[in-house]
Amino acid sequence: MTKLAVLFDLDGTLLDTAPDLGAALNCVLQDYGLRALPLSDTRPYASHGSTGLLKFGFGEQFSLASPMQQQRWRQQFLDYYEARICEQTQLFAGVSELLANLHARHLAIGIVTNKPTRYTDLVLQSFPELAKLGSVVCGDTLAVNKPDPAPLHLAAEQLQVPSSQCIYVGDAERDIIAGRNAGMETVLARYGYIRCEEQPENWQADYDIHAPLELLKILA
Ligand SMILES: O=C(O)COP(=O)(O)O
Repeated sequence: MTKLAVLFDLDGTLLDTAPDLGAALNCVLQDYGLRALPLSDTRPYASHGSTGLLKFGFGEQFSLASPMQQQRWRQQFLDYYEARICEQTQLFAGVSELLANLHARHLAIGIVTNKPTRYTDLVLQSFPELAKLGSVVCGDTLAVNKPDPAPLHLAAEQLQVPSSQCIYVGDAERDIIAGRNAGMETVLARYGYIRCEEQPENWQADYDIHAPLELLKILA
């Protein structure tokens, strides 16, 4: 497949952010006298942002809470996350080699994440491998975010590549929906944060990879 640009989701695709996100959730839960959850339980929710994690952590209590209380929990979660944002976060194995290979082929590379700019910037500062990318579109860059295709179109525009010449790699259903709606080929990162009750085989991604370096076979 000949492509000019590769766009990536961030959490669960390039970066394993789940341990720091899970730790922040546990700090909030413990503030309210609840038990900390094992990382293996919180990990599958790590691509779903603060609300997804809090809904999982607080269970029914979250939907029953007032919007003001939900917002308070969200802010507490974000404050804890920011305080220790890259303590345990790592690139998935093979991501450095993958990016070096894509750079060597002169492919344009971008990130399209739903993570807000403030936290994306902080995370990216810790990973020089992610510093040289041509476009970073965050959850609050536009008024809409994934699964809307607009952030993907913006990244393509910034890279000066037609959307149809981009491939989008992500680990969540909304990534695949956004990519398909943007007219891009899509790659599902099966190694990311997918809950066991989800049915990724129904998401209609064009390709599946079980490790980042498998992308090279698709681009070959
Ligand atoms: O923080 C989020 O909302 C999820 O971020 P992602 O789009 O990079 O998976």
